[in-house]
Amino acid sequence: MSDLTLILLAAGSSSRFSQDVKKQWLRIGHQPLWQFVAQRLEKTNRFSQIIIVAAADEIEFMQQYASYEFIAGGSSRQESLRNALEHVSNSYVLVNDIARACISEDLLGRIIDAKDSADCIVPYLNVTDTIVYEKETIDREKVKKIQTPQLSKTAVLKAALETNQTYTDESSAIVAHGGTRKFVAGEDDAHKITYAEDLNKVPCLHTPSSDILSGNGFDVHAFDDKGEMWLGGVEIKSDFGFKAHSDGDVAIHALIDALLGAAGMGDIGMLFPDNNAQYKGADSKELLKRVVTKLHNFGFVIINADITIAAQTPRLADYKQPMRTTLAAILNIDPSRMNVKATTTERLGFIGRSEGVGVIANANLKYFNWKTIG
Ligand SMILES: Nc1ccn([C@@H]2O[C@H](COP(=O)(O)OP(=O)(O)OP(=O)(O)O)[C@@H](O)[C@H]2O)c(=O)n1
Ligand SMILES: C[C@](O)(CO)[C@H](O)COP(=O)(O)O
Repeated sequence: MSDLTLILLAAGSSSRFSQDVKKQWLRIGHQPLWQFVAQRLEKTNRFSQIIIVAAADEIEFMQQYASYEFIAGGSSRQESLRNALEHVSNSYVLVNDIARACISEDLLGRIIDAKDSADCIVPYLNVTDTIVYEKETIDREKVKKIQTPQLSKTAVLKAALETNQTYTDESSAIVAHGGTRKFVAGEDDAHKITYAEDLNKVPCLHTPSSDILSGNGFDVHAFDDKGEMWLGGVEIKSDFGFKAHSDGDVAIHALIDALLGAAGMGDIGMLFPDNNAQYKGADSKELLKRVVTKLHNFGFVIINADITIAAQTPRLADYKQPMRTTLAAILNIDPSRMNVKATTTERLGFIGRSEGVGVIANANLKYFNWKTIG
């Protein structure tokens, strides 16, 4: 049984990547990048424990993909690592940035083989360009570009990180704490995805699946006598409104469920619980915007959506077009891809008796094709 834990750091915010999608959610086939990297390393059978550090609000969705040990990250790489180290059960730990996706078995093997030769084993690359530090050209033979994965003695790394000082990698913390570091030759393919153009330098990644993911949503709200009604993101002239915890925009709620359904992200209640005071009277357009941002962060692109509003009253003919343009703008799609339909129920049922409104929605998503950037 191996005495080595793998920690994959995937709790970053991808700010320098400058895309709607977070880099850990880029799709390789159907797999998000974090899962692709985890599986690649898991297949080597070198680890008896695998921990993935992720943003706290992404863990629930990640658990739908794979059953690793997920730990909530912190506000910096170092804090994320510290959180994970609390859960390490082995005397050695290999830490890799999820952003270094193409780690070869050869590199991994050479790092692990050297595990008892120092407190931290570190892959590096030589520098071939001239290096100028401030005004001075320095000896490039003395410069190393440090990569991950880095293998450390768990106790040494934990002790080294009990500090307020920030280190950009494990080995710097360990050396500053009096520990030893051994360098092994790194690889160009272990290049870190930091900016979008880095995607051209990671050869092991293949294109996302071109599958279309379809979802549906359904919601009903009863009328009440509050004199304000919002439907499809548009204010409707009416003497009554909807009974609801939020503003009661039943059309947007059904649309949100269709989008979440297509993404496999559960339902609206999981994201915006109706017992949470934060959402009392909430503007559903704002909730929809948050869902769209989440979908984009998770690597989805909205293709189209279609809603059918079943209402005996109010009459909606004049509102369908404003709803279409309002919703399309929030979904960031062309209005031609956001269809809005309205129907009565021929006076049948609770809708026919004008007790409330029901809405069904459909939405289609695809994966963001990151091959088009970089
Ligand atoms: N609070 C943080 C910050 C970073 N990381 C991880 O540390 C690795 C290296 O960080 P970097 O490439 O800088 O990723 P981001 O922090 O996402 O990028 P940026 O700094 O551009 O926002 C990444 O795998 C990232 O997910 C982390 O787990 N927790
Ligand atoms: C750990 C690292 O990948 C080694 O090169 C690098 O320091 C991470 O830097 P980042 O700014 O947190 O991406």
